[in-house]
Amino acid sequence: MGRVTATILNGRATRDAIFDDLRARVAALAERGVTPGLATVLVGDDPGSHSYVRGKHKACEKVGITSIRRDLPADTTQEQLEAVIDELNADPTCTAYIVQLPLPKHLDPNPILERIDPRKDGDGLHPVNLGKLVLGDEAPLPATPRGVVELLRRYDVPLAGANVTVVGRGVTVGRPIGLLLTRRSENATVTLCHTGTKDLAAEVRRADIVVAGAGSPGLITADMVKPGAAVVDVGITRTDQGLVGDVHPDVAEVAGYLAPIPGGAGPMTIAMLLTNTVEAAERDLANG
Ligand SMILES: Nc1nc(=O)c2c([nH]1)NC[C@@H]1CN(c3ccc(C(=O)N[C@@H](CCC(=O)O)C(=O)O)cc3)C=[N+]21
Repeated sequence: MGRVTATILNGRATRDAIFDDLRARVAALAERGVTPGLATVLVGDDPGSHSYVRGKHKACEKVGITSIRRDLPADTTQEQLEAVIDELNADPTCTAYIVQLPLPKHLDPNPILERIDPRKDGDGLHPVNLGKLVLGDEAPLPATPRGVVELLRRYDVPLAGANVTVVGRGVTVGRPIGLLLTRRSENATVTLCHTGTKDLAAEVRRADIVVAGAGSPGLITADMVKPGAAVVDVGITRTDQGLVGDVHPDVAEVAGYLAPIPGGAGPMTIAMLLTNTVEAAERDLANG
C-alpha cells in the first residue's frame, strides 16, 4: 500500500466525544430519578454477534446506562422469543432495546421487529419508525445511518447538494441512509446502488460521498473513487484475518476523507444506539 492522503474520519474519537455529552445528559436524568436502560436480545452463539453485543454493554457502562442482557439458546422458538419481547416492552427499567440481527434461520425477524414497542426501538428499525422517517415525523432514527451522517457533519464534509452514492440496499444501512440524506436538513442527492446496478464503477466515480454497505470485501477500489471524495466504509465482514470492509485499502490514497473499518462507522453505530436510548428516557420524562 502507498501513501495515505485521506483525512481519517475517526469514529472512535467522535464516539468518545458523544459519550461525554451523553454522560452529562444521563447525570441530568439521574437528578430527576431516571436511569436509562438498554437491553440486547441475542439468539444463538455466533461469535461476531457476541462480540458486537459485548461492545454495546461496555459502552453502556462507560456512559452510566443500565444494561440488560438477554442471551437465548440457538434453538429458541418464535413463541419464546416473542415472550421475551413482551417482557422487555413491559419492563420499566428497559428504556430501549435491540434484537441482534441476523437471527438464526428458523426464526422470522419481521414479526419480532414489529412486536418491539416503537418507543423502545433502539435501532430505529421498527416499521412505524421507518414510516415516520418517510413522513418527516420525529422518531428514533436508524443507528448506523445516523452515525454516518453525524460523523460526516463533525468533520464538516458538506452534505447539502452533495452527490452521494450508497452501495447496498439492506434494511440496516443502505435503505434508510437514503431517507436521512434526502431530508431537507441534509439536502443531499442520493443514488442507491445494489446488485442490479449496471455500472457500479460509474455511479461511484461521480460521487462526492460514497457510503459502502454491501458486505462485499474490497468491492470499492481506488480506480472507482473520484479524487478528494469522502468514503465511508460500513460493510463489515469478519474473516480469520480480522474485520474487512467493502473499501479496498488503496482508496486511502485517492479519497479526501475516509471512515475506515475498524474505527469508523462501527463505533458511531454504538454511539447512536446509546443516544437513542438517552433520548427515549428524556422523552418518557417529558411525557410523564
Ligand atoms: N439489531 C441490530 N442492530 C445493530 O446495530 C447491529 C445488528 N443488529 N447486527 C450486527 C450489526 C453490526 N453492528 C456493529 C456495531 C458496532 C461495531 C463496532 O463497534 N466495530 C468496531 C470493531 C469491533 C470489533 O473489533 O469487534 C469498529 O468497527 O471499529 C461493529 C458492528 C451492529 N449491528
